[in-house]
Amino acid sequence: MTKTLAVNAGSSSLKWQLYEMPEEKVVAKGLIERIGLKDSIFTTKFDGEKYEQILDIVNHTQAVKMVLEDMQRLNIIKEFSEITGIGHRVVAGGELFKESTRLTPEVVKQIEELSPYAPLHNPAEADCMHAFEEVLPDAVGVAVFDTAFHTTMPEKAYRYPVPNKYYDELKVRKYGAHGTSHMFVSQEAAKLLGKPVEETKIITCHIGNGASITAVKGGKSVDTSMGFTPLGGIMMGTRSGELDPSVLPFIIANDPELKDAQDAIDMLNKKSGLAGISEISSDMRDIRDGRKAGNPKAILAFDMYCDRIQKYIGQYLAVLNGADAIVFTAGIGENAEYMREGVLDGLDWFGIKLDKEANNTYGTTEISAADSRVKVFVIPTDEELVIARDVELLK
Ligand SMILES: Nc1ncnc2c1ncn2[C@@H]1O[C@H](COP(=O)(O)OP(=O)(O)O)[C@@H](O)[C@H]1O
Ligand SMILES: CC(=O)OP(=O)(O)O
Ligand SMILES: [Mg+2]
Repeated sequence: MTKTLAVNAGSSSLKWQLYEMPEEKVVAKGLIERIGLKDSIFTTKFDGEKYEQILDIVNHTQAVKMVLEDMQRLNIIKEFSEITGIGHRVVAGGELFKESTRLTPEVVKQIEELSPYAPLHNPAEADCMHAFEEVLPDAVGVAVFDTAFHTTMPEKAYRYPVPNKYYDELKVRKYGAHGTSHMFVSQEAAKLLGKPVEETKIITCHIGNGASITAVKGGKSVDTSMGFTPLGGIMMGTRSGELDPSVLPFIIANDPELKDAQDAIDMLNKKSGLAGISEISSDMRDIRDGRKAGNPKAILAFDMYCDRIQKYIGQYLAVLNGADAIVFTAGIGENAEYMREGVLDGLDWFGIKLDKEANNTYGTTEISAADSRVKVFVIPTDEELVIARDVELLK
């Protein structure tokens, strides 16, 4: 039996799922969190059991080696040759990659060269490709790009109003991210609406540690909140989202801890968002506890977070001239019902009404009231399945 592995490397995490294809049967899956920090959490699920270890994992290369060792140790596979295809999530494909692509040394090099477009993601993803190539040289590697789904955006949406030379010579524009997720949940939402996706207008909210919102018209992305890199758009766990660019030279000039633009961008990527405002954590569960305890910084962080999501939904209701549905997905979107309530409260003028009881359940659910003009769904995302399907197509 041959198997396909889907690898989703984030800045500090690695998620994987091993499938039997084309049956789409999940054989095993795992998650490694806090890569590069102390006490990384290494979890594997196989055969109804969950295995968890806490140890220090310094980088993605080590994480990949440990995943492969674990697969043999737990008898998930007998020989590495059973894995015949490996799909890698890649955040930035720039204007170079408009669809999933088979890996060659040249393609991997191009993905590394695209690192300025996703500095927290592309380097880690390329490290994973090298690590798998070393142990499984015969498996077909495929890159599946977050940006691919957004290549349908019209030019008026993806261009920045700056002199043309920056686009013409440097390709400075909006690329977006989380495309496989926005595509997957918009297609699932169309099924729930009982309409062909070509006839739908859907706003998809992927709210995880990184977060983005997309306006999907007829199954195609027409605008999205993330920008040139995944720092753009809404407030996130550790990222600021958009702000007036004049803030940058001002804080560099006045904060002795920031010596240059790179330092300032690192601060906006890693020390801002929920973490920066709450001064507690980037994790929504800690913000929830802080709010309950009456911590004013946690309350402000939460209110700002919901405010930014709400404003993008407002923008995209305008871009789409109304919507059939709004979808919440990813770690926070799927699990934090209080966030969904915070966002949807006050949108009743648009005909958006929440069913508070339905909002308290998990899994795929319609959470809007029966008389809501716009339906609201929670739909668990499955980026790994989209990746495995693309490997199957290109193998
Ligand atoms: N039960 C939960 N309640 C609230 N938030 C949660 C829950 N589980 C996970 N999260 C949030 O989801 C985030 C991770 O989401 P995920 O989509 O996996 O992000 P990423 O792919 O960026 O790592 C965590 O940082 C945490 O804030
Ligand atoms: C692009 C991005 O932010 O990805 P993630 O949410 O997986 O960190
Ligand atoms: Mg993610």
